[in-house]
Amino acid sequence: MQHKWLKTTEVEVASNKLSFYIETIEVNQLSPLAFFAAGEKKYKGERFFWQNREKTLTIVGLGQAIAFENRLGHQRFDEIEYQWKELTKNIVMEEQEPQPILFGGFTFDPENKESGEWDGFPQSYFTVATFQLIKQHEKTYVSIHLITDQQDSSNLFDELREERDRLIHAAQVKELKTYDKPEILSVHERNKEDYFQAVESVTNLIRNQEADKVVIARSLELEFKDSVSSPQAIYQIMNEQPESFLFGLERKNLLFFGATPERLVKVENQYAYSACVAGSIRRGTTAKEDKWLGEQLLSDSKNLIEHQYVVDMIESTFKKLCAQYKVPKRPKLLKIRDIQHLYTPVEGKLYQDASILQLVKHLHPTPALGGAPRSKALQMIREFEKMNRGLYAGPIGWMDADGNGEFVVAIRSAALIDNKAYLYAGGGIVADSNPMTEYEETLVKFRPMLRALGGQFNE
Ligand SMILES: C=C(O[C@H]1C=CC=C(C(=O)O)[C@@H]1O)C(=O)O
Ligand SMILES: [Mg+2]
Repeated sequence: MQHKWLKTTEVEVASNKLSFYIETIEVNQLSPLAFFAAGEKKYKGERFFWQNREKTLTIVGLGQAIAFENRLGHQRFDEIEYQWKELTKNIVMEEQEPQPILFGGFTFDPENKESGEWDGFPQSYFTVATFQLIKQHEKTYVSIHLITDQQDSSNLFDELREERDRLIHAAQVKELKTYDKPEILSVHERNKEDYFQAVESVTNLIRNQEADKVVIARSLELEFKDSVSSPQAIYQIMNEQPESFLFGLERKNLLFFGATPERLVKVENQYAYSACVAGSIRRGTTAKEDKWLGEQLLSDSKNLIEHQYVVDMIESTFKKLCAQYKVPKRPKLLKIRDIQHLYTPVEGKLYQDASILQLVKHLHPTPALGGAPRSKALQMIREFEKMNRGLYAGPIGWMDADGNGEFVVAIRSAALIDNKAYLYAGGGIVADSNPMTEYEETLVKFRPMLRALGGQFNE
């Protein structure tokens, strides 16, 4: 039996009167990736994929009921929040009913003007899907969202119902489909010399007390024999990076995807959870070596300093926005497949009017991605990093109409365009940094995405 909810809500967006129709059904076991893949022909360029680290929540979107894009610099967070509130303010949901989700991301730095693979990409890009799948606590729901100014849209809605059934059927047929790894023709380290130069210049400026910490990143360009499809790319990270948050966001012919260990902020019923993740060392090849490396990291002053700037900044943000908050005194280790990090979780109870996007606005970029002090670090990144990060190191995630949601920091990520992929990785530069060690740290950070896309470094 299919459990069903159906509702219509009148809304007003930018002084247009619209109706927001929602129909949700519960479906038996359905693979979220197969549902994503079922949209390959019709919705390519308008899909998203999300899975939290605990694997208790997966969200897939196909098609766009509405899209919010803007290029408003620092105002971009408030604008998205305003548009989302306007769209959802009249919606009343039942307790068990899955909510419409706003999914998307903010680019790392709206002031970056370098051209490349991110040309034409807006500074904020969010959508509500026409077909939304939510898998939570072993139950799967598929919703149709239609937002329209047409008075009589019953025909249109009937067509969407047929389309939903077609998508579900196609996903059931493809349930167990597997995908090969792509075949790589070439791996090119872009602007390698510029990267070494940037690390050196920034280290000197930090030693001259022009800043405390600056994160410098670089990128790899991969060329494949054939075009790589989005389901193929997401399939590989799902198989290989189970301990991370997984995300994929399409816009036109670009898929931005990745497997990040780093939560920026999660909000659940007025409680906020963030994480300081900075300071890195590789995994050992034996349990003994791995433990030894972890202990080295926990007592290494360069990495502890790198980490502490992040803790101080996240703590000061929680102090502003929370009635109470907790920060452990010492970092722990966060171990993922290729790398271990210093990790300090932070949590707090938000003041009534503090929303998830306000937290994102204040937290981004933390010194794990930008540096300290923030504006000095951003200036240096603009001056020395010869690339455009696009969504890399930016906040990506979802929110619902109640203000609950989760944003991660989009690292360990890549932009995929047809038969090319651009992988990104960086690291925190402090006074004690050494260019070769930082370079090697980026090699470790590239490894998960490189492996997922069929490549490896010969080390
Ligand atoms: C900037 C990245 O990682 C950040 C997150 C964890 C550890 C980091 C580090 O040790 O440098 C970075 O701050 C990246 O993976 O591209
Ligand atoms: Mg580091």
